Amino acid sequence: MAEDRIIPPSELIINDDGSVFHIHLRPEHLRDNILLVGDPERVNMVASYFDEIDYDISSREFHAIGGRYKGKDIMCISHGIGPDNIEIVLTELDALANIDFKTRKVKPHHCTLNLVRVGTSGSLVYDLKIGDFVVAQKAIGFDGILNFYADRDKVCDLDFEKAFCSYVAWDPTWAAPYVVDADADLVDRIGKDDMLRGYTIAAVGFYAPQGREVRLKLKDPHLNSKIESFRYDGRPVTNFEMESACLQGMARLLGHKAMTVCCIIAQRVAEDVNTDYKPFVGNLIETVLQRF
Ligand SMILES: O=P(O)(O)O[C@H]1O[C@H](CO)[C@@H](O)[C@H]1O
Ligand SMILES: O=c1cc[nH]c(=O)[nH]1
Repeated sequence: MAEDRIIPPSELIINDDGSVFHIHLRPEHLRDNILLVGDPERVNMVASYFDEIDYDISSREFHAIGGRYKGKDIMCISHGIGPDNIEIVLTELDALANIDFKTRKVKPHHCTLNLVRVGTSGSLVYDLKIGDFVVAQKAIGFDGILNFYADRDKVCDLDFEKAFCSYVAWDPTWAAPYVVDADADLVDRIGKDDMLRGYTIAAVGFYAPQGREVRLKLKDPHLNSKIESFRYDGRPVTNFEMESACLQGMARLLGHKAMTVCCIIAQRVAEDVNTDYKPFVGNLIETVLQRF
């Protein structure tokens, strides 16, 4: 994109108070180190570990708190449920970092953000139990969002996509899956040697798109068992959540570093769940903050 392009007000919407449209933050609210969580209430849990708080802003499902953790500037923002929300959050955080709101032009010097999503997830393998943590080393997006962006092929693992679609006999009426790696440096830093590196599916819904039947039947009732027996480089798909692929894909396209780490709250193979999962998520948040 030409650096001298003036981005029209209808394409990047800036509110009267100088904040960006949905997340309602102004450029001075941005921090380079950003924790992302689905649940707006989880932002309070993250901020309970902060030593100082600079701001607390809420708009729709987007709740942001900025402050300091052990002397380090940091912010946490919620994105709600679903990959479509992550596309909004990433685009608007990047705009705060890399677009001059007065001239509406891309700034000459790129600012790189470190983005770590801490989420909850359903396990697809027996030995990944409730309470375990798994890093989305590769995120498999079932939502199709990245396919709308030029250059999506440059940031995706095309070989994995081909092998996966062929193995599970992907239905052509579904959006084409895209597969994006997490940032390797962030994964080393946050995952150290005690968090499992997995292949995570970012589903486009919670029920049928993750193989759940409540009252409605699945179009392909065998999809989950095919996913469970699929191997890439000898490794299985480990878990379901909903935002890792769009996060990692948008971050790569925009020149940021991103990863997702999830706490398992549902065991899909053993058909088990823990609704009292918040203490486990609290442990994960504290670990991530210490390593950020
Ligand atoms: O716990 P969070 O971060 O919301 O993550 C997971 O939980 C939600 C579904 O219950 C989806 O957003 C999924 O990605
Ligand atoms: O099974 C699960 C649990 C949490 N989040 C998901 O998306 N799926």
